[in-house]
Amino acid sequence: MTRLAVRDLAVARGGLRAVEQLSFALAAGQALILRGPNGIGKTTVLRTLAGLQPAVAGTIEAAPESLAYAGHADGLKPALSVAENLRFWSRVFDGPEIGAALERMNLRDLATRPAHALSAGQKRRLGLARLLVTGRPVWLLDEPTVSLDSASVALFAGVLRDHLAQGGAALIATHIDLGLPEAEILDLAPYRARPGQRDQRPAGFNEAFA
Ligand SMILES: Nc1ncnc2c1ncn2[C@@H]1O[C@H](COP(=O)(O)OP(=O)(O)OP(=O)(O)O)[C@@H](O)[C@H]1O
Repeated sequence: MTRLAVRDLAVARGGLRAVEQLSFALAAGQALILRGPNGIGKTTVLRTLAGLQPAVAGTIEAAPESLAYAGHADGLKPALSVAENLRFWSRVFDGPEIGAALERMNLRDLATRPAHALSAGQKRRLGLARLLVTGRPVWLLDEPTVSLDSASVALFAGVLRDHLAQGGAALIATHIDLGLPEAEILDLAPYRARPGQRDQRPAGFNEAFA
C-alpha cells in the first residue's frame, strides 16, 4: 500500500528552485532517508510535502490528514508541562491518549515539568513524542536526532521501527546513522535544480509567514 507518492516534484526556497523532477513512492512499513549535502533542499522538500509551502511543479499524493511533520523547531508550548503539551497535541490531532508517548520517549518522570525547563535533548524527546499522539501514519522528519544522546537515538529508532511495523512510513532527513539498516536512501544530488531558475511565487504566498 502506497502511503505517499511524489511525481516530478520541484521545490523552491527564496524564489530559487532547489530540487526538481523528484519522483518516489513511500509504502506502508517503509523508511526512506533523504540524503544530500547542506543546502541541497532536504528541508525544503519536507516543508513542501508537509504543506507549509506550495510545490512549484509536480504532484504529491497522500491520504487526507495522513502526514505529520517534525521540523527543526519542536513546536512546544513553553508554559505547559510535558503531559499538557502532549495532551494539547493529542486533542489538536484527535489522536490517542498520551500514556504510550510518555512511556516510549522516556518522559514519564518529566511529565509535570514545564517545557521551558527541559534540556535541549529532553525538549527534542518531547517534540518526537508528539508524533505518537498525532495518530498519523506518515512521518516527515527533519534531523529528528539533533540534541539526542546515543541512548535517546536508539530509543527513537525503536519507536520508528514499531511505527513501521504497524503500517506507518517515514521520510527522514538526517546526516547520522539512525541504526535503521532496513531504511532505503534517497539521495537528492541527482535532482539538484539547474542553476539560475527563478520561480514565480503563487499570489498571496508569503514565505516569511510559512
Ligand atoms: N528562509 C530562507 N530564505 C531563502 N532561502 C533559503 C531559506 N532557507 C533556506 N534557503 C536556501 O534554500 C536552499 C535549500 O535549503 P534547505 O534548508 O532545504 O537545505 P537542506 O538540504 O535541508 O540543508 P541542511 O543539510 O543544511 O539542513 C539552500 O540554498 C538555502 O540557502
